Amino acid sequence: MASDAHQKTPVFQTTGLTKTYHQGEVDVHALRGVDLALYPGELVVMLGASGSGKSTLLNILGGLDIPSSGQVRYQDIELSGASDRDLTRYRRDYVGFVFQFYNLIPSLTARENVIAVTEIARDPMAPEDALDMVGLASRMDHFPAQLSGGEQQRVAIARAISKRPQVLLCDEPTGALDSATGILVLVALERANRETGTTTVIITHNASIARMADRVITLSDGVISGEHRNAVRQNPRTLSW
Ligand SMILES: Nc1ncnc2c1ncn2[C@@H]1O[C@H](COP(=O)(O)OP(=O)(O)OP(=O)(O)O)[C@@H](O)[C@H]1O
Repeated sequence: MASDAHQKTPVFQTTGLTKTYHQGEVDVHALRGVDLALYPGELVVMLGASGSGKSTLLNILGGLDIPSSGQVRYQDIELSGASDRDLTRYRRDYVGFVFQFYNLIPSLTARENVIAVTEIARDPMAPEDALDMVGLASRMDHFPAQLSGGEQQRVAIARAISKRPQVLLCDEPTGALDSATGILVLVALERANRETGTTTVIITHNASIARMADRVITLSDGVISGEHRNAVRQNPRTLSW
């Protein structure tokens, strides 16, 4: 992406973000003050140990959860304190999600799983174009049970990008996959980011994946403990782990 990324206005800006879960007598401080800016079109990999707060942060950025305190702004929409209705509209209009498990509808083909999203989106791609972008042009009429795990994940990516989301949030998208299959999923995500300009965040435990990012953010114990920018994005096809 352009080296002037930091001159641009952030897509997301969080300030002093905290999230505390109350479990009986115990308070779990999942986020303890996160200040983060994400810029248009960048591909960010988020690393951190289990329990460091990655999913909590992603869920707040995606409007699936709200912070306990602090601000989170998407463009000019204030997400902290938004109503459930506003968050639902925000997710529908702007956000694509990819999770570790693909959540495809088993009784629908790959194409029909994508159509389930495109028929309610405002400005969708053709479902076939979304599936082509993830390398599944020849598998459109297969049912999930007829596809490998990696192929199912690529259908989930096609479904997420088919509504042309401004933001693509991916929580351990290769977590259930072996290395060779995971790489095809990362290739699909990188291509979607590059060709559609969707601001992309990928959570992973796998530090090798960080080399495909514009920027790498590390969370530890609910705060950002590290951040660096890669001089070049490594092609995910050449990653190994
Ligand atoms: N709904 C919840 N209720 C109570 N505690 C929660 C809840 N969600 C997360 N937590 C706790 O908040 C902390 C951060 O969790 P989070 O899932 O954000 O971490 P993570 O970095 O994504 O971990 P992992 O890599 O294992 O998915 C953990 O201690 C977790 O147990």
